[in-house]
Amino acid sequence: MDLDTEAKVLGIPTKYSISPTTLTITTGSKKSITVPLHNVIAASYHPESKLLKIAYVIKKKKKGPLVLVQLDGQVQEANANSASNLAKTTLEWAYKDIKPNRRLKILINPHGGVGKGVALFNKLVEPVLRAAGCTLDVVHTKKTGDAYDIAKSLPLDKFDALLSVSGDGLVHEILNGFANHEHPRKALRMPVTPIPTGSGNGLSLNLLGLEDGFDVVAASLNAIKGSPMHVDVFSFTQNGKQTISFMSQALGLMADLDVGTEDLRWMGDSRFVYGLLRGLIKFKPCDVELSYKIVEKDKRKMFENLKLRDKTESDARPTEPIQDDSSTLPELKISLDDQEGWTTFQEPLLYLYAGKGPYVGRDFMAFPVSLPDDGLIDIVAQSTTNFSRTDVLASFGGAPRGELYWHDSLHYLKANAYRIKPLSKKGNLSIDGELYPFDPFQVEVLPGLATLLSSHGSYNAPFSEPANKR
Ligand SMILES: Nc1ncnc2c1ncn2[C@@H]1O[C@H](COP(=O)(O)OP(=O)(O)OP(=O)(O)O)[C@@H](O)[C@H]1O
Repeated sequence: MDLDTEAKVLGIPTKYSISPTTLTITTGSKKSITVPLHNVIAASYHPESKLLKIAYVIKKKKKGPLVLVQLDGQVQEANANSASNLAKTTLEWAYKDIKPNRRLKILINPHGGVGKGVALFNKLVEPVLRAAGCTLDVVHTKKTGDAYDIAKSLPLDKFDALLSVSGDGLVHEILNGFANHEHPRKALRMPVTPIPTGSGNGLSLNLLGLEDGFDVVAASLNAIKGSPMHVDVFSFTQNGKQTISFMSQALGLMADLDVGTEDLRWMGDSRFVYGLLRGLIKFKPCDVELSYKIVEKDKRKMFENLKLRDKTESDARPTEPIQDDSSTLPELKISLDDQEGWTTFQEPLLYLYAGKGPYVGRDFMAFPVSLPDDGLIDIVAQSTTNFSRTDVLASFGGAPRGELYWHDSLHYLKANAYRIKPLSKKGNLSIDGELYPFDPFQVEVLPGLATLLSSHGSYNAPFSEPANKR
């Protein structure tokens, strides 16, 4: 069934037509614009004023950011019924299986990234959320720990999602706040979604893809229309304390990139590349003992698994939250003194990177075969054996596409758990981009515990094999 109507926008006769997946608008003699219904965020007909109001987000340039368009059309009496029907049906189809008018808790870190969080929110994000009829409860964080405290005591029934306007650091705090909530499991079912205004926006890249990962309007659309996606997180235990890590743990060169470049924040994203070059000049091996409970290390198998997943995309997977009202976090399965089934990595390491979500930055797809909910952690152990500085530099050319994966000196494996014992006193350890003590630790996967919003049902990070590996 298709539906049509007509109205005058700024005095110009405009035709509207919808199909179950698109809205087509033709203004005067201009070329028609076709908008996917996923991008339509509001549609209403107001009989008193005879206004047909439609709001959507669209790219004005092919590779440009999404922009908000709000069309108010004056409807003639003769078209009142068709306009009313069109508005009603558009809204129904545009929000199929999605609750409209979400109630959003929004945390903004005014100092995230280059300090534009508040301005970007006011100018680009808020108008889109308001146009979609969302209710907003906005808090500006004043210091580290605020987001943790707010998440820890969040009244869960009052909100449909929590938006983190900053980088990955704020999400880390929020998830840890939830983990320490009075009802941690229920709290971790609250969908969290990033609005990328930090300097490290890995999570946003993973959810929205490389093209839209830094687009705050695309992120706002995801906040309005994304479906809850359950993701594994990690329990990180160090010095008797348990922390939730949702993205990555880095040691050696990769940690130096994350935490050794804070002074270069003004450079935005490029500070990672600069840090990489600085780290390469030092080429310092990372003096730790790494052991893991391995599940898979065959790169081809892991690659094929990913492709299989791409084929059986979202529809086949449940979107309903797992019902579990236990008031505590799941118990850890692997004790700190467990000795069975561990393998120790034998080669000298340049860096260790472990985590979930393909992109750790725009320039680096560190975990190309990562899946949101396979119950496993991806571990990258870059050996210095048969690997030189020039190799690193050359291989980083393909880093945005995950090409390092295929390099023989890069050991890539999936595990349920791993542990690290530092063998020297000094070194950097970064957990989700934040500095932690360089002390022994153990990591275990907590399957499907946290919830994000996604319109793809998985990560949006295409990974293919280079021609010479096919
Ligand atoms: N008002 C504030 N002033 C200073 N720091 C804050 C404030 N609010 C939050 N923070 C802290 O700032 C840190 C960095 O946040 P986040 O990672 O989101 O942004 P970022 O710019 O990407 O940072 P990074 O460069 O560390 O990745 C977080 O640890 C957060 O707790």
